[in-house]
Amino acid sequence: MKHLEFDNSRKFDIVPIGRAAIDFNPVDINRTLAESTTFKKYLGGSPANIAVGLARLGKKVGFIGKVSKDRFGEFIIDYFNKEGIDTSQIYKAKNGESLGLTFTEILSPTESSILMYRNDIADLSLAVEEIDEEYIKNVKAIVVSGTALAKSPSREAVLKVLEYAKKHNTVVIFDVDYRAYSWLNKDEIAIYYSIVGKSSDLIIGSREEFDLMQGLMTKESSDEETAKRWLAYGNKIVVIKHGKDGSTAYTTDGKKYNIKPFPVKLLKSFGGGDAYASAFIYGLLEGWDMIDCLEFGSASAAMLVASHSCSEAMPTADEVKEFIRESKEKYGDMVARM
Ligand SMILES: Nc1ncnc2c1ncn2[C@@H]1O[C@H](COP(=O)(O)OP(=O)(O)OP(=O)(O)O)[C@@H](O)[C@H]1O
Ligand SMILES: O=C(O)C[C@@H](O)[C@H](O)C(=O)CO
Repeated sequence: MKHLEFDNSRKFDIVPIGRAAIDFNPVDINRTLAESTTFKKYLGGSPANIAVGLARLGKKVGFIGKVSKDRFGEFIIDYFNKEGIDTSQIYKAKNGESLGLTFTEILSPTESSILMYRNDIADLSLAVEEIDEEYIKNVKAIVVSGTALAKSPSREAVLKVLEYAKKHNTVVIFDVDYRAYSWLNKDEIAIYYSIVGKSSDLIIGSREEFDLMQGLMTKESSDEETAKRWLAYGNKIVVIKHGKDGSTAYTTDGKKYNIKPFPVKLLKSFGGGDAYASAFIYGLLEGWDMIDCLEFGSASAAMLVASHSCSEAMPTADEVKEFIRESKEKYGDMVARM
């Protein structure tokens, strides 16, 4: 059953909007960030990682965002160009704003943290006049990344994209994407997240992110109550992620679909979410059944938490399929299914 309808006549399959950043992941792992001395540079930023993920899966991908006017900004644009991602809607910062830098700490396979340098940041200076209606009209789906709502003018630019998407029946995917660093207070998080969540067609978020989004509506709610709330606002699918405990998709026909993580040799505990989102969205664009979309997302996520990067390691569709085949051969056909 198809839960989302896409206009397959459009030029682009998917266009994330939000930050592109650079990850510096330690090469000398299993020690604190202070002790690490050698780092590997990767493209980063959740929406940018998702763009890379979907491009690697063979989809036609664009990106709306703003980068620094320096070598780091050039790195992002060059990387996207190499991946075949359209960069026509990526703008250069005008007032010396910086590209986001993320320094990660891999204390152990299960203990990781990320330190984000985001002062005077380029991506949050994306302006309303930089949003092109014709571009949104030619996209099957946009991915709104929650952090892009953290500050003006990016906040208003995203809401303008949302208006154009609704006007032109462009599917709205809301990847809630909470990064505490960028927000002033929890009320603003709840206000702006819920504006988008009430207009989207699909919401993907962790339990914590949904709690933040509905913070002004209720003190707490179960996954079922959360899904019912956001489906009632018009979403066709609500996906609630629970890290190593897996994730669940809820759909308007009252059904729920659970998926477990694939067994994998963990290298780091971050980076799974962007691979999950890109592979799950790929399955939806392919018109797959819900459980197959979830399995594909879960498999890609497992591949990324077993990898050093959150972007460079994004797999092709054949690589994900091979990973699933090998996992089923080793652990049985129900390896990730409940
Ligand atoms: N230890 C693990 N082993 C296998 N798969 C995992 C593990 N941890 C996470 N995953 C996979 O990654 C998916 C997303 O992870 P999580 O729920 O932590 O999202 P997230 O917080 O958005 O991730 P990120 O760290 O990228 O921000 C999970 O649903 C699961 O499929
Ligand atoms: O989303 C961020 O800005 C951090 C990313 O750069 C990093 O790749 C990560 O943690 C992805 O989940």
